[in-house]
Amino acid sequence: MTERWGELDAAATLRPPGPGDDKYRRGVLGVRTGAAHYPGAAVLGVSAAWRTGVGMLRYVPPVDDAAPPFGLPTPAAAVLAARPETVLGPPTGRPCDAWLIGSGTDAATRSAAELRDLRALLAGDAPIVIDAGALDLVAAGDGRTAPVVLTPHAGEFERLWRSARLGALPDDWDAHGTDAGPRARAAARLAEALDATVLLKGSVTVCVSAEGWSRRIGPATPWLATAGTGDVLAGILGALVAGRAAELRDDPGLLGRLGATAALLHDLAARCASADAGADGSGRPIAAADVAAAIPPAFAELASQRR
Ligand SMILES: NC(=O)C1=CN([C@@H]2O[C@H](COP(=O)(O)OP(=O)(O)OC[C@H]3O[C@@H](n4cnc5c(N)ncnc54)[C@H](O)[C@@H]3O)[C@@H](O)[C@H]2O)[C@@H](O)CC1
Ligand SMILES: Nc1ncnc2c1ncn2[C@@H]1O[C@H](COP(=O)(O)OP(=O)(O)O)[C@@H](O)[C@H]1O
Repeated sequence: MTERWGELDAAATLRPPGPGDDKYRRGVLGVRTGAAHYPGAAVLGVSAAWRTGVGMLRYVPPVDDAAPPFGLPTPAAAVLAARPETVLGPPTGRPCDAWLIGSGTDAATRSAAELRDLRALLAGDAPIVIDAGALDLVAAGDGRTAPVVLTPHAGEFERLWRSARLGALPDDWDAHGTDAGPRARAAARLAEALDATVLLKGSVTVCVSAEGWSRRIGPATPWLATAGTGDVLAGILGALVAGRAAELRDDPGLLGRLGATAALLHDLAARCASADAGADGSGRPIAAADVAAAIPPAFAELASQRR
C-alpha cells in the first residue's frame, strides 16, 4: 500500500518568507524551457514558479533555436511579456540554486550548443527538475552529479523505461490506471535504475525516490487533464526546490517530499480554479494558465495548515 501524501505533510515542506529573507535567500531558479514551437510551455512554467514564491527567476532562452513559425514571439519574448520580473540570460555571477529544464522542448530538434549547456548542468551540483523534452538526458550510470527529479507522464515514463533497458513493463502496469501500487512499484524500479527521484504524473501521481521512499497524491481533479498543466507543475516544483536547495545537500530525501508537495499544491490550485473541491469532476472547465493563477490561494490554504 503506497502511503498518501497529505496536506499536513505538504504544509510542513513549504517555506514561507521571513524578515531575514531577500530575493536570493528565497531561492534563484534557472529555467531552460520552451522552444520555437512551444513558447507557451515556457510562459506556463515561469508563471507557475513566480506564483509559488520563488525569489528570483532567470530564464535562459534556447541556444541556436529555430526561428519561431507563424510570426510567433520567441520563448524569451513571450516569457518577458507575461512576466516582466523575469531576469533574462544565464547567470553571470552567483549561480542558480536550482534548475528547471525540458518543458516545451524536443530532444529531436535540440542544438549541439543547447545539449552542451544542459550536460554542464547535469555535471554540476544544483538540483534539477527534468521534464518532457529533456528526459532523454538521464540514463543509468551517465556520470551526472546533480540531484534530479524527473516528471514524466505515462507515455514519457514508458519511453524512459525502455531506454533504461528494464525489459518488459510489469504485467500490472496501466498507463491510465489509478491504482497507486503498480504505479509506485514501476516508478521505484525506474528511480533505482536511474538513481533519480521520479514523479510519475496522472490522475494518481506517485513520487518515488531512488532509495525506495514513495507517496501517492490524488486522484486529482480530472479537469487537470488538459494541455500545459504539466508545464505548470514543473514550474511549481522548480520554485519549491530552489527555495530549499541548500538543505538538499544534507537531506537528499527532501527532493521526493518537495515533488509530492508540488503535485498536491498543483491539484489544490486546480480544484480551486475549477470549483471542484471534491475532485469528482463537478465544477467548471479550466486551462493550464488558470491553474497557475490559482496557485497563490492554494498555497495560502496549504500554508495555513503548518503547525
Ligand atoms: N503551450 C505549450 O507550449 C505546450 C507545450 N507542451 C509541450 O509539448 C511537448 C510534447 O508533449 P506531449 O506530452 O504532448 O508529447 P510526447 O510526444 O512527449 O507524448 C505524447 C505521446 O505519449 C502518449 N501518452 C501516453 N500516456 C500519456 C499521458 N498520460 N499523457 C500524455 N501523453 C501520453 C500519447 O499517446 C502521445 O503519443 C512537451 O515538450 C510539452 O512540454 C505541452 O505541455 C502542451 C502545451
Ligand atoms: N485524468 C486526470 N485527472 C487528474 N489529473 C490528471 C489527469 N490526467 C493528467 N492529469 C495531470 O495533468 C498534468 C498533465 O501533465 P502532462 O501530461 O505533462 O501535460 P502537458 O505536457 O500538456 O503539460 C499532470 O500533472 C497530471 O498529473
